[in-house]
Amino acid sequence: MIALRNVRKHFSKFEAVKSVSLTIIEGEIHGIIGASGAGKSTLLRLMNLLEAPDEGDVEVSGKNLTAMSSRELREARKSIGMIFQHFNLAANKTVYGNVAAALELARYPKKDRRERVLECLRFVGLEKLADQYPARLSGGQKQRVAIARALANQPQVLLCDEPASALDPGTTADLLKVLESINQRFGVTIVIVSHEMEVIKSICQRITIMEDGKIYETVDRQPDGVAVITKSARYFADELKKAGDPGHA
Ligand SMILES: Nc1ncnc2c1ncn2[C@@H]1O[C@H](COP(=O)(O)OP(=O)(O)OP(=O)(O)O)[C@@H](O)[C@H]1O
Repeated sequence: MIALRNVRKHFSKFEAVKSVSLTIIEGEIHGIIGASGAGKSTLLRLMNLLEAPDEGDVEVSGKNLTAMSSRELREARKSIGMIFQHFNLAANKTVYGNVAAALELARYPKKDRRERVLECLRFVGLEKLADQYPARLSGGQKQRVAIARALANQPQVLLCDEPASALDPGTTADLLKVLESINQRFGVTIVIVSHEMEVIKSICQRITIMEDGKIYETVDRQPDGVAVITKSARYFADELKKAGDPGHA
């Protein structure tokens, strides 16, 4: 599905990714974990050529992205969606407008755009907020808009760069369930970069561990599943009262 072959990336004299080869299997949820600065985000951004490698090849669905003209690359990128830690929504566009912009950019047939936007917003449960601007949304809602936008062109691959890092645990669990259902219902291959072990363990079937710009190991495992996190006031109150009650020495 995605094959990185001996890819390297420098920033000035600093080598952020050091001759890495990695295959992402079609239909899997693949995690990339490692310490800050290990090169995770750079490796992810090499997969859709947001970062061009200094050396090596990037192949997605049998097509060598590194050998493409910018027109061909634009076309190939339609099959690769991406979401980011800080959502990267256009502040001057409504929820509807943000998703529609992705279709416009990909020259999706005009007459079908409205239905497609609404279909994507329905999938992430935000149809009712179509006319809102991002500033009025919570972090979890913003990330759902970003997902709807990334799904609009029916990608085969979804790249997720720290998608949950700006979210609370309950909202993170909701987001992970959405990603899981995108994988199961539409067969979309997902690559998710995170420094949070819980995120990676919950939904990833294979995990690549990075250190110092290199792959340390790739591990296969049965995902733990997404933990149910209750957000009720009762839960918070009960948890707080459990430990260290000062009234009962
Ligand atoms: N555009 C850039 N210009 C200069 N240096 C960069 C650039 N992007 C990344 N780097 C450097 O490359 C190294 C790897 O960065 P990268 O963001 O890939 O790491 P990471 O593992 O994702 O870390 P984090 O979890 O902190 O985001 C870091 O030292 C970073 O400072």
